Amino acid sequence: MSRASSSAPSGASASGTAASPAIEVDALTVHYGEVLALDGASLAISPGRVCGLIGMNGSGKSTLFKSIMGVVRPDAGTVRILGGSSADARKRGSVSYVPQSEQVDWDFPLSVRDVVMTGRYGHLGITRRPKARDHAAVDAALERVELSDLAGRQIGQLSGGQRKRAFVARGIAQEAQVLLLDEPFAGVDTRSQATMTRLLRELAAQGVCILIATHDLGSLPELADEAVLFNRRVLLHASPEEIIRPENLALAFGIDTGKGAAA
Ligand SMILES: Nc1ncnc2c1ncn2[C@@H]1O[C@H](COP(=O)(O)OP(=O)(O)OP(=O)(O)O)[C@@H](O)[C@H]1O
Repeated sequence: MSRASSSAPSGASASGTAASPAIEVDALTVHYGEVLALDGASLAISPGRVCGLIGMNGSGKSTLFKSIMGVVRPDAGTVRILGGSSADARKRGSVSYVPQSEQVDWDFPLSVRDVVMTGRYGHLGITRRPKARDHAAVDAALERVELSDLAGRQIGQLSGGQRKRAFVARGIAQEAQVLLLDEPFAGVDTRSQATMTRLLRELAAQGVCILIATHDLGSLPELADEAVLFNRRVLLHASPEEIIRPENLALAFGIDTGKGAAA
């Protein structure tokens, strides 16, 4: 266990050897005007690991994701993705972000297939026209998230859980090595959550690094290899079982819930 540490509880890769971090955040500080959203946040996650991000509403989780993506500029601190800058990772298509549902314009006239194809933009040549291999990658990604039947539907006409799966499919089509998911299970039924969890575990087994904000503490051990308690910075980075101990949850939520998995 590492309290306020920037290193994973086990930094070993799937092959058992120590790997350089896929995500490395060092001493990030972010203000929105007077609001201090991140206060020296440091975190490192290795390839092939699923890391749960646990914190109260307003604790800075979305700000952390946006800072990792490079869309929020920090006042201080650094972000490295696969050893390079956020901008490089975005340009190469090696990082993919599944935002909270409220942050997406669902009226946008794009089909599910179009949304998933946006993941291929970094792979298109100078003609910017999708080729057979891009269509094949989109088909395969849609199949993996079980949305092939709904590929032609406008994205806003999907259910909440299906929309989240469409965005995960975009990351798969993109062949992203780092996936950031902001509460993908909010409003999702148990079966869809189980399907998504299985899929994320498969992606991690292929070496993808996944940082996932979730309020579902009961499912954390099944979902994640490691987790962090977060309140503007990392309070505790440990195994999921350690994180959901009541005395540790009290660190992030300010109350002792008395029962680890149901806070
Ligand atoms: N654009 C903004 N302008 C001003 N304040 C902001 C802005 N975005 C977020 N904040 C504030 O920054 C803090 C962190 O917000 P953030 O959205 O990162 O938290 P969060 O942990 O993702 O919350 P939630 O679990 O509710 O999604 C909050 O106090 C929030 O009100």
